[in-house]
Amino acid sequence: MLEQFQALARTIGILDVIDTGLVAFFLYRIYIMLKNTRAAALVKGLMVLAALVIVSKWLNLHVINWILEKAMTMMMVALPVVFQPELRRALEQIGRGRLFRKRVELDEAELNDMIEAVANAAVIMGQRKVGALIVFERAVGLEERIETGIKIDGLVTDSLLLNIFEKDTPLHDGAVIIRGNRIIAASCLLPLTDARGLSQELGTRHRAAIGISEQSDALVVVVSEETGTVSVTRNGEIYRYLRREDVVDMLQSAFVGNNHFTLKQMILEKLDKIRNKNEKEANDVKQIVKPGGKS
Ligand SMILES: Nc1ncnc2c1ncn2[C@@H]1O[C@H](COP(=O)(O)OP(=O)(O)OP(=O)(O)O)[C@@H](O)[C@H]1O
Repeated sequence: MLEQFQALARTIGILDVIDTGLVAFFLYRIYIMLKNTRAAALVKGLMVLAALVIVSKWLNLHVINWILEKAMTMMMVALPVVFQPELRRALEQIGRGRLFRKRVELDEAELNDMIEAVANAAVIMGQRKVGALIVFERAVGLEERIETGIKIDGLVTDSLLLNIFEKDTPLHDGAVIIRGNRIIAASCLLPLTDARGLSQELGTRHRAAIGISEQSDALVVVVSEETGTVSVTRNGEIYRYLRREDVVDMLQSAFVGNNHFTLKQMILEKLDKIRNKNEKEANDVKQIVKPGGKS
C-alpha cells in the first residue's frame, strides 16, 4: 500500500500541483460567486439530475435515462439565458475583480470616519427628504459606471455628500461611487433591476440601487426623497427602514470583514434583541423587505 502511494507520488510533478491548485482556486471562486444567488439552487438541481442520470443508467432504465439526458441538455442550453446577470457578474469579477485590481486598503480609523460620514449624511438627508444614492465599490470594479458620471476624487465627508445631493445642484441626479474612502464620481448612471414584485414605493432610484448590487458585489445606501427612509442594498436584496446605527453596523460588517455573518442574519438578530426588550420598537424597525415583497 505504502509502495503504491510512493509510486503514485513519484508520478506527480510540479505542473500537476499547479494545475490542480488552479482548478481548486477557480472552483472555489465560482462557489463564492454562486453562494447566496439564484444560481446556487439551480446548480443543486443540476447535481440531482446528474445523479438521477447515473442511477437510471446503472439500473438500465433506458426511457427514463433518455428523458433525463435530454432534460440536462435543455437545461445546459437554457442556463446562459436564464442566468445572464449572474454570469455577467461572474465574468466581471474574474476580469476586473481581485485578481487584477489593486484594492484600496484603509486603516480602521479611516474606515470608521468614512462609515460615520456616510451614515450621518444619510440620516440628515432622510430628515430633509433629500434623495441620495451612494455606491461602495468593492472587489468588482465599477469603472464602466464611473465613466457615466462626473469624476470628483474627494475624501468622503458628510458635508461633501450633503453638498452633492443638495436639490437643484448640478451633481444631485444619479449615484455617487465611493472607492476606499474617496468619492470617485457623482451623477453616475446605474443599471435598473428588472426584479418583479417590488413594492410600489420603490421607483427608479431604488431599482438602480438593487440593479448595481445584483450585477456586482457593491453595497449601496439609498435615501428616499419621497419618504426620507434609508435603505441598503446588497446582493440584489434591499433592507429598508434603517436607523443610523443599522447603517453603521451594515457598513462595518461589510468592510471590516465579518463575512461569515450575513446582513440578513445581523438584522434578524438585532430585531430579536429589540423585540425582547421592547415590542413596540421592533415594529418600527421592520427592516427586511426582499425584492419579492416578502418581509
Ligand atoms: N439608473 C439610474 N442611475 C442612477 N440614478 C438614478 C437612476 N434612475 C433614477 N435615478 C435617480 O433617482 C431619481 C428618481 O427617483 P424616483 O423618484 O424615480 O425613484 P424612487 O425609488 O421612488 O426614489 P424616491 O423615493 O427618492 O422618490 C432620479 O432623479 C435620479 O437621481
